[in-house]
Parts: sequence; C-alpha cells; structure tokens
Amino acid sequence: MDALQDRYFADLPCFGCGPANEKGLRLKSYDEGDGTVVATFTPWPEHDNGAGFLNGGIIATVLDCHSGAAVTHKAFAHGWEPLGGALLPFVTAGIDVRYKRPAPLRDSVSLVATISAADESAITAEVRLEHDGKVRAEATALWKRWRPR
Ligand SMILES: CCCCCCCCCCCC(=O)SCCNC(=O)CCNC(=O)[C@H](O)C(C)(C)COP(=O)(O)OP(=O)(O)OC[C@H]1O[C@@H](n2cnc3c(N)ncnc32)[C@H](O)[C@@H]1OP(=O)(O)O
Repeated sequence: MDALQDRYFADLPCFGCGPANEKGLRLKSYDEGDGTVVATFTPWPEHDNGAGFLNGGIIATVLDCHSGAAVTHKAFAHGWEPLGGALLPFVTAGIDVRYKRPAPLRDSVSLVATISAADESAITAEVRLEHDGKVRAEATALWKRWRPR
C-alpha cells in the first residue's frame, strides 16, 4: 500500500511530509479503510524539547501534516481538485493543538486522523498523537480551499 504522500505528491518539498524534501521529516500516512488515516513517526535526537521529550513544534508539524494527508485524501475522493494550477487543493487555516502528556523522544509515536466535517470550501480533521496507549497530543485542524492569486 502506497503512502498517501507518495501517491498524490511525490515531488512535494514540504518540511513535514514532502517526499522530495531530503532534510524534512518525510511523514508517511496510510488510509486504514475504516475512516482513519494512520502514520508512525520516529523522532530524531534533534527533536528534543529540552527536557528529554519530543518538541512541541515538531508535534504540531506532524499533527498538521498528518491531518493534511487525511484532508487531501478526502478532497480527492470528492473530486475537489486543486484550483487554477495550484499544487494543493486545501491549506491549513488553523490548528488548535492540545498537549496532554509528554511525548517520547526515543520511541516511535502513532498518529491517527479522522475527518469530522467536509465541504468544498473547508475540511476539518481531528488528529492525535499516541504512545503506549495514551494520547500525548491532539489537535483540531481546519483546512480551507487554496485559491491561487
Ligand atoms: C497526501 C499528502 C498531503 C499533502 C498536503 C499537505 C501539505 C502541506 C502541509 C503543511 C500545511 C501547511 O503548513 S499550509 C501553510 C500554513 N497555512 C498558510 O500559509 C495559509 C495562510 N492563510 C491563507 O492563505 C488564507 O487565510 C486562507 C487561504 C487559508 C483562507 O483565505 P480565504 O478564506 O480565501 O480568505 P481571504 O480573506 O480571501 O484571504 C485572507 C488573506 O490571505 C490572502 N491570500 C489568500 N490566498 C492567497 C494566495 N493564494 N496568495 C496570496 N495571498 C493570499 C488574501 O489576500 C487575504 O489577505 P489580505 O488581502 O487581507 O491582506
């Protein structure tokens, strides 16, 4: 099964999820077929938050990018293609991150995303980062239609 990023945007240079960014995180997200999109992220030693846990900005980045995979997959399923020659059909308009528990730096973490609302102008995703059966961080991400100008 192809990762959604490789299927849709093999040339994307996004820092968090672009397959073409050699210095990026290169997140890989997969459609589970049950309404969820999942990923595994393995932190780098450089992602330290200063206390030996995973940095909050990195957490926000992977939550954002993982929600983007779920949103883009949903958009293409509906036929909401990129407008006017744009690469992406939607972009992040807002992301509300809640840091619930420390996230590990030296173990892989799991990401799970679902779509809670979708129309052609905006898509909302709920996304969480888990480790050892507990939610470490969660977010609501609002994605809006990207219109090149
Ligand atoms: C499977 C793999 C998945 C892969 C897919 C995922 C890959 C990417 C994952 C990372 C996700 C990101 O980081 S995305 C990057 C973070 N997000 C952004 O940069 C979005 C910034 N925000 C915006 O552009 C806008 O607020 C929107 C598009 C979200 C909503 O705009 P809107 O609803 O159209 O509202 P509107 O009032 O018309 O526009 C608001 C202001 O933005 C400006 N604006 C709007 N669009 C543009 C534009 N194309 N170019 C220049 N400026 C623009 C307007 O001129 C206006 O400024 P003025 O006239 O008032 O001055």
